Amino acid sequence: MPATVPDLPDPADALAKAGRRLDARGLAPATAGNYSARLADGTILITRSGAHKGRLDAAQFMRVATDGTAIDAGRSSAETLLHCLIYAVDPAAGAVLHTHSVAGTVLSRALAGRDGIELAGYELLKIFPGVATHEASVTLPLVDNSQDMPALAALLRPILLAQERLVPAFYIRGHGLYAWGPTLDAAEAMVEGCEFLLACAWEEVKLRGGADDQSDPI
Ligand SMILES: CSCCC(=O)C(=O)COP(=O)(O)O
Ligand SMILES: [Zn+2]
Repeated sequence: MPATVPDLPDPADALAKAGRRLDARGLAPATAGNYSARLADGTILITRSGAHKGRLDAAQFMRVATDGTAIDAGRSSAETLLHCLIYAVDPAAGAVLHTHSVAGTVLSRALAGRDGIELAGYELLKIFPGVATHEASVTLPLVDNSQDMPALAALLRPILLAQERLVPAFYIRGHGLYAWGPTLDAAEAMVEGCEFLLACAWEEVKLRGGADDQSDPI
């Protein structure tokens, strides 16, 4: 059995339960999404590729090293290197969740050519570290999708490191959200909050008649 993180007596079980909750919220269609936790020995417990994230059990997790190399037999998530990147750039990250929502996917495609999703004026902005008021603006980094994970990770690394205060979430256009936190509960709260904000932003874009007309933050 893998080593355990202090807040997760059984990390696979806790991640599987989170998967069921995310699936119930429509954030894990088909086999979309992947989840991981940093274990006490520094290795990463992550979902295997192709598993349905609403029906996970312990057999659908495996350990990888910090560079994504498999420790256990089998094929880890196709997006393992993005999890490795997050743990590398944020030493406080304890769990990473990746979701696919309709609103986020469509919004990110509507924002063609933009490198961020700016969210402003929402009470829920207070989910982000250091934000204490709705009178704030937080930009989620937004990058184009790619099937080349080393290239995608290399693209994201300097973007994440350049942030004055690290925003624990980013978006891959037409693909999905990555969000993380020091604990699994915190990561789940971040993913829920971001998906809520993305859904609000998409509704506002629709009300205004389309992203191309927007000069204001969404
Ligand atoms: C059918 S979803 C397409 C792949 C994807 O984006 C995803 O999140 C799941 O990939 P994994 O290899 O982690 O199952
Ligand atoms: Zn994905």
